[in-house]
Amino acid sequence: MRLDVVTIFPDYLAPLDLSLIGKARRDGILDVHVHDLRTFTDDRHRTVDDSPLGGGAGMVMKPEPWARALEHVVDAGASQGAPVPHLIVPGPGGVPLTQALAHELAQEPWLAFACGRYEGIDERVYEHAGERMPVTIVSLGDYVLNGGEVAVLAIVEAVGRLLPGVVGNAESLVEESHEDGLLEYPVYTRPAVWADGDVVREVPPVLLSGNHGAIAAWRHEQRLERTAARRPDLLPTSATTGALADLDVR
Ligand SMILES: N#Cc1c(N)n[nH]c1-c1ccc2c(Cl)cn(Cc3cccnc3)c2c1
Repeated sequence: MRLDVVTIFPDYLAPLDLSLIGKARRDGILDVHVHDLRTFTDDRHRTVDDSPLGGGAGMVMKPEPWARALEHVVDAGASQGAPVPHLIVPGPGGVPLTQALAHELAQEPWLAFACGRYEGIDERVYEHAGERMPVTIVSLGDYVLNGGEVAVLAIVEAVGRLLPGVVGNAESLVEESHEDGLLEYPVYTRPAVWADGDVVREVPPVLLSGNHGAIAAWRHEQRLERTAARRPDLLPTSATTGALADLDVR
């Protein structure tokens, strides 16, 4: 998968050189190109913003640098097995990033990301890009960031980890929160008995039993309990009247 990111803060994307995503790049699974929007300005001050027409606070990102940047991205990546990328634009008014959307995006050969700043990008950029490539505005959630870079890091991680070969053990992707509608079960490791000062904390005995059926059942019940307690909105209504109804869920 090729990823192109356009931003006025290229260094914000440095974390894409680290950990599993960084290894995926070195392994050739991900081909990431970060572009500085200011490269595509045409004035000595490398201007990317201006005051909002119609008045209002803050600044708006000018359309011309974005049009030039996106044209460069399309020209640079034309050999990707797709003539154009799917352009993802983080925005507070976008569709929510969900695990289902991450799976959809993981099927694409080429994604491009437009990281806006200030009060946003001139709306005509979305129209101009939409005439040339699929465009989706995506939001991380109902809170406000200062720009799109943090969202792109999250989207790239959520999508990249789904690509074959990125996460060492693909089984670890299965019973994760949001993968199948339930939150994940609690995990433990050695020591089985942790003497924390004068407090002794033990691992649930079932995990030491060697009874894999009992362990699986316990873990599933933990997932149901946690989901009911923290994210009841994720549960189908039938589940809340069935097995969960008897659970003492605080
Ligand atoms: N994704 C996402 C996301 C999220 N979940 N919250 N905020 C954002 C986000 C993404 C992109 C931009 C751009 Cl471009 C400018 N801003 C600042 C801003 C703040 C309030 C209203 N208008 C613009 C962005 C905020």
